[in-house]
Parts: sequence; structure tokens; C-alpha cells
Amino acid sequence: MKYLKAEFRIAHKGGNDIEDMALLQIAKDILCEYAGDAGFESFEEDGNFLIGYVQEGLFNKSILDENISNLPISGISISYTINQIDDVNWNKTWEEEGFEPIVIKDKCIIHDTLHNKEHVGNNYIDITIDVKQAFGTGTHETTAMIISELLDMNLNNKSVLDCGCGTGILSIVASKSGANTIVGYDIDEWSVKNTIHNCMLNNANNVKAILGDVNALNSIDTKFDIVVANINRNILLADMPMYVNKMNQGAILLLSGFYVQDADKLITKAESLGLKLVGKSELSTWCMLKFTN
Ligand SMILES: C[S@@+](CC[C@H](N)C(=O)[O-])C[C@H]1O[C@@H](n2cnc3c(N)ncnc32)[C@H](O)[C@@H]1O
Repeated sequence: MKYLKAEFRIAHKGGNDIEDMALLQIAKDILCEYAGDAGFESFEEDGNFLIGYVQEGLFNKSILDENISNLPISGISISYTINQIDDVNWNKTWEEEGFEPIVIKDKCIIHDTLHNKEHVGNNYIDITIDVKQAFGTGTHETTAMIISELLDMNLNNKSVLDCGCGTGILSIVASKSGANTIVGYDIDEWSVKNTIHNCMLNNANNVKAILGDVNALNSIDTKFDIVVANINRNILLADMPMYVNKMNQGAILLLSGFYVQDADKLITKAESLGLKLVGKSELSTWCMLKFTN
């Protein structure tokens, strides 16, 4: 998938680096929010720079330029360069080095194929993730919050829709927790292949993985008891009507992949579609929302 990579430089007006770390952090937080309005979905920090990624077709340059020329902090300027890249490898480091096993809620252990797994208890849900280019090991706050929520729910014989399935981790948790029908889809071919591969590794044979965006759901008649979507603010806002359309009566929708400060926008949208907020978690700067219909 084609992405644009932007390198934002945050400086004092006049060009000097910012040495006040607290001020720099405030500027970065504001920039993440403003760049999010323009379609950016992911950021990395590098000193006075912030690196942002946006899918090519979703970049709105005029919103970005307008936002950064109207910063609510004085004396700061932001400039940026932008380049096209073929894909983002969300897991470059993990692919090479693996990741340490992660235990969630004393109920589930997730480990890679490189490290020996630590046996933490026979009744743990045990998940192997072979990390390729796709996103989703459980180490990220957004994935961990959804897994944690799924582990507290009764998934026996439930149907689950996994929007933006990445490595397939949420589908695998659902399968191992007793869900009977699971459909995952992802816009990224790498992710769909990786989901299929990881499902095979984990004997999660009841997961069907589809390549496509939300429109791929038009070809599916099923409605679901649980819909999970860990993507990003703008995709969630745009695709939420379809998620709602695919929910059975009394179903649960779990949304993550956005910053705490964006929660209100998502709640407003969900309520306009008839959903009720029934839960909210925050981990670091990230948020997860739980709705029912
Ligand atoms: C943050 S990752 C989440 C992966 C995994 N579900 C997890 O919770 O760790 C977001 C995934 O959504 C996919 N994605 C991005 N835009 C999408 C869209 N419009 N429709 C479907 N999937 C999308 C990305 O390719 C990526 O695999």
C-alpha cells in the first residue's frame, strides 16, 4: 500500500531548536492531533522531529497547512517535507529481534516464534504471532486494551468481526476464547497473508480473512455479536456506519487506535448512529471505547 511519510520539524520561530522538553512535547501532541485531522495515522518521535505516516489517498494537504499555520502556541513554527514510500513496516525491529512474551490479565500469553515461550499456567490462552510486516503483537497499547476487554467477555459461540486485522491477533484471541464465526479484513495484502498464516499457527481455523476496505463487508450477509476495530481516528469515523450496520441487536463495538483527546469525536459520531457508550479505557496516550446498540 502506498504511504506518504512526512518529516515535521518543530522549532522556535526563527529556526532554533526547542530545548524546553515540556514545550516540545506540547507542540508534538498538538501536531499529532492536527496532522490526524489531515489523515495521518501513525507517528514516531525523533528529537525536534516528528515522523508521520498517512495513506496516500487520505492525505489532505490544505487541512494540514491551515492547521499548522494556526498553532495555538505562540513562538513555535512547524515545517515539513513529504515523500512517498511503498509501505510501512510496522514491525521492522520485531521482525528482526522478536518480542518478549506478553501476558495480559493473567489469562493470555502472546509470544513470537523466536523466543522460547514462558509457561505461565496451563489454563492460559497461548498465542503465537509470527511477526511479519503486519501490525499487532499485543505490545501496543491499543491492541492490549482490546485483548483485555475481549478476555473479560463471554465469547462462547459468538460471531466476531475484526476490522483492520493486521497480524490477526484479535481474531485469534476471539477464536481461542470460544467465538465460532470470525471474519477479519484488512486493506493491506501483507496483513491478510499474515493473518491467514498466524491463524494456521494457532489452529484458529474458524477465522476468515478478507482483503479490502470496509466495502468488502457489502458481500457478507452475516451480522456480528462483537465488532472490533483498531485502526485510526479518521477511518473509524468514516467506517462506523458500516460497523453499526453489521452489529446484531445487543452487540458490542470496541474501537481503538486513537488518542485520548480524540475520544469525544468518536463518541459523538457513535451516539449519532444510535450507539450507547458502555466503557472506556486509557493506556498512556491511547484510548479504547466500548459501545452497544
Ligand atoms: C493498528 S493496526 C491493528 C492491527 C490489529 N487488529 C491489532 O489490534 O493489533 C491497523 C490495521 O488496519 C489496517 N487498515 C488501515 N486502514 C484500513 C482500512 N481503511 N480498512 C481496513 N483496514 C485498514 C492496517 O493495514 C493495519 O493492519
